[in-house]
Amino acid sequence: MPTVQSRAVLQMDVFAVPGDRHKGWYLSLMAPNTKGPEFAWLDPSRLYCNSQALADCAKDLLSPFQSDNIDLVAGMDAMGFILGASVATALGKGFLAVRKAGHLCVPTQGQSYTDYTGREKTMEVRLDVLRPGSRVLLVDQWIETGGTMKAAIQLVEKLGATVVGVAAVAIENTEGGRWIKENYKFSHCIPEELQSQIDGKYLDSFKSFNN
Ligand SMILES: O=P(O)(O)OC[C@H]1O[C@H](OP(=O)(O)OP(=O)(O)O)[C@H](O)[C@@H]1O
Ligand SMILES: Nc1ncnc2[nH]cnc12
Repeated sequence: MPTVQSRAVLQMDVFAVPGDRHKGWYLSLMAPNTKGPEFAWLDPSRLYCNSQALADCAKDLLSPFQSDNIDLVAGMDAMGFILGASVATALGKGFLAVRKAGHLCVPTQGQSYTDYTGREKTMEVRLDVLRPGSRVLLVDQWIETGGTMKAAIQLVEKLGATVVGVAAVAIENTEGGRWIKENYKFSHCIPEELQSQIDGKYLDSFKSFNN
């Protein structure tokens, strides 16, 4: 087993910024799942600790939407709040929190859904922000089965607002992920050559965490 010191040398320094910042360079800052299959399999939250990585990630997610009219960015509870708020700030727009049920203390619209855990959950959004004609960009950390994002889309549309597009660090090639890509404008941070690693839930860059 490597010592703590040698592991630190092998892993990409969480604060390092390479000279060549090609699309998705920051994905190698992501950490692998070491807790077993009942936890999210890949962890983008480590890349948010690097300010350049977070800024580039938000910029990459916004790039296909440059000429779109967007009123508001909405992000999903919980990790979608971090990325969604960063995207909203980069765009100069406000941020709407789409919350897991039971947290909002104001009138809400709810939508039940099933996610990658197989459990039924409910997502809620406050009623006093979106209105017919509002143009919303939906942001989440990750799309696996697509259940969470589809629920958010349904919430926005039930309130008469328009989903301009959907953005996430990764969109897996599941049935739900493909449904989103076929029906909505979307963006993600995964270069084409890494998509199969994402679908296989293992990035080659994780090897530097294991040695
Ligand atoms: O496509 P799906 O199968 O619906 O999965 C995607 C969702 O799962 C994760 O959230 P999770 O509910 O685990 O909570 P977290 O954001 O607090 O990590 C992720 O951030 C998405 O919101
Ligand atoms: N495979 C995955 N990796 C990271 N976050 C996730 N959220 C849902 N599925 C995930």
